[in-house]
Amino acid sequence: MSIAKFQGIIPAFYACYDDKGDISEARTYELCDYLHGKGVQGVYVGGSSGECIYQSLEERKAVLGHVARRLQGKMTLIAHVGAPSTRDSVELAKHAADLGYDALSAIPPIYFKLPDSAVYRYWSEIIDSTPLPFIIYNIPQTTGYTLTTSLFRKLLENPKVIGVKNSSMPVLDIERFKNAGGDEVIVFNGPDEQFVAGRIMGAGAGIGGTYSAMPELFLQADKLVRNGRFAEAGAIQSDINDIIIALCSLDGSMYAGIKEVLRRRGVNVGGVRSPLEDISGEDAARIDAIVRQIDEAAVKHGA
Ligand SMILES: CC(=O)N[C@@H]([C@@H](O)[C@H](O)[C@H](O)CO)[C@@H](O)CC(=O)C(=O)O
Repeated sequence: MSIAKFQGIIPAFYACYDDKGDISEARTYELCDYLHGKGVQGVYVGGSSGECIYQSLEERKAVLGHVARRLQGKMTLIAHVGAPSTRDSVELAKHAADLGYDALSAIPPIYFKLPDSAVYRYWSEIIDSTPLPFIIYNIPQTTGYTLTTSLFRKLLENPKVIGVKNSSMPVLDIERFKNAGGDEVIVFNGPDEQFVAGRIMGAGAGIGGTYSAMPELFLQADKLVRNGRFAEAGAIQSDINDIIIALCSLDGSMYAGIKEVLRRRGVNVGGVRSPLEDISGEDAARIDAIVRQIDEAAVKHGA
């Protein structure tokens, strides 16, 4: 299995709702077209940024279908199929395979604290349910489960496992997973705040929740890393971090803030689903400033 098609900038796709808060096919297409126009290499559909844990199985299937219909053949499509039960995850996995996705991915099982043996079985049953390549999703800060390098090695014995999307904060984890996997395995940088560091330490690509707000900056940082221009890439990262910190300082959730940034760019993907909080009246001026920050950084870095 070649990992070439998984390299580059892969935004975590946002949940797109209509004004009543239902999944919107038209708005999903809008976001697809916007990201395609920006030249990103792929999308990661139905993950944290996709608000997967607040959607029913049928809604998640619908989103996977809308994105596949709009973007198939235009970029790499990765379906996040993690759900509380193995049964639901397998159902989503089969659906994504039928739709022609390029790869599957899943968080570990959430809520109950399970032993490694159960987590291994959960991931293995998803992997065995389709012929698609599989990307493990390690995000301990939200799932409470930390992938160890020994379980990673064991999962890699299955040739369908092509890598890990690592969202834990230490860049060391990226280096350790890459060290364990070698050339055939791809590690995806998860924390956008350290994209450049992650790429330098072994990540072959990035999957991120803030990429949609500023795809130009991440595409430019990625290009600079590929060309060995690390100081310039680091300078972009610094401006990206100012923007992410501003997004995380809103009254509303970061996701609501990014959706508002997108709306200012002419892409209306609706709001966020409760219990995520929408932006407040005071956030409006802060978002104006964030949009300016993004535009200025793009000019400054020739992005
Ligand atoms: C906890 C979390 O949401 N992490 C994000 C980051 O992209 C994150 O939004 C960013 O680094 C800002 O903190 C991603 O790793 C998750 C992600 O890409 C997804 O599945 O949507």
